[in-house]
Amino acid sequence: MLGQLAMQDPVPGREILRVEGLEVSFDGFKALRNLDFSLQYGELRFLIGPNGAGKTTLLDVICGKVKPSQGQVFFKDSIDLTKHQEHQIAQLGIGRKFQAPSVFSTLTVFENLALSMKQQRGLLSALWAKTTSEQRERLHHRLEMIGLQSKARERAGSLSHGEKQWLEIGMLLMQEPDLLLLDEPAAGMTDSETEKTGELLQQISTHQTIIVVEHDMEFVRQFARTVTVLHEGTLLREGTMQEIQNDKKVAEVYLGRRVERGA
Ligand SMILES: Nc1ncnc2c1ncn2[C@@H]1O[C@H](COP(=O)(O)OP(=O)(O)OP(=O)(O)O)[C@@H](O)[C@H]1O
Repeated sequence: MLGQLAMQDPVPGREILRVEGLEVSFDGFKALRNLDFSLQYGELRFLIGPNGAGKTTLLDVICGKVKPSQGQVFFKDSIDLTKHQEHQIAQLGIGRKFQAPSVFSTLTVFENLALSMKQQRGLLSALWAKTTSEQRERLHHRLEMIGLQSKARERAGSLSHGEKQWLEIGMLLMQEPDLLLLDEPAAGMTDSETEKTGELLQQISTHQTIIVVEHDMEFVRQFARTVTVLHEGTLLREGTMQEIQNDKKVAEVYLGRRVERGA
C-alpha cells in the first residue's frame, strides 16, 4: 500500500502538498494556528519568518515528528500525513534534513551514499553487499550532482562543513524522495559554498520538490522563486522575494528591521 502510493508519478502544475486549518498546540500554546499552505510539484519554496514563527513546527508536522491538534496535511492529493507515523512518511517519499550534518564520519563519502540507498537490507549487509551496476550508476550520478566525485574515497569526517552538508543532501536523494524538507542548508557555509548549495537546490528541484526553512535573506533573494512568510504560527504573506521585501506587514513583523542577511 505504502509502496504503491510512493510510486505515483509527479505531475507538474499540480499540488504535491496541501495543508488545511493546521493547529499545533504545545501545552496550550499554539505554535501553529489555522495555517493553510500548498505546494506544487517541482517547487523550490522558501519558508521564512521571525524566530518562533512556526517554520520548524510546520516541517515537523509534515514529516510526522509532531502531531497537530487540528487540521489536515494532504500529500499527493489523498494521503493524509497526520494519520501516518514518521517512518511511514519517509517511505511515502518525504525526506527531512536537519541543520547539523549527520554523516558517518569514519566511512567514505561513497559508503555513506551507498548506505543511504533505498533498499530492504539492514545497515551492515548494505555496507558489505556488492552494488549492482544500476546502483553504481545512481551513486555516481548523485556524487556528481553534489560535487564530491573527487572525494568519493575520502572519509566523510575529513570533509569541510559545506561538503558534509552536500553529502547529507546526497544521502537524502539516494532515498529518492519526492519532497525534501531542508532546515537552513547553507548555515555556516562560506559564500562560495552557499552559492553552490543554491545551485544544487535548483538542480534538484527540476525533478523533486523542496521546502527550505531559511534565515539568510541574501540566499533567499538569490535563489527563491516563491517565498512563504510565517508569523505567529500562521501564513502572513506569499509571493516573490521582491513582493515580500516590499511588503509593509512583513517589514513590521521583522520588528522594524530591514529584511537583511541574518534577520
Ligand atoms: N516542543 C515544544 N514545546 C513547547 N513549545 C515549543 C516546542 N517546539 C516549539 N515550540 C514553540 O513553538 C513556537 C514555534 O517554534 P518553531 O521552532 O516552529 O519556530 P521557528 O519559526 O522554526 O523559529 P526559529 O526560526 O527560531 O527556529 C516557538 O514559540 C517555540 O518556542
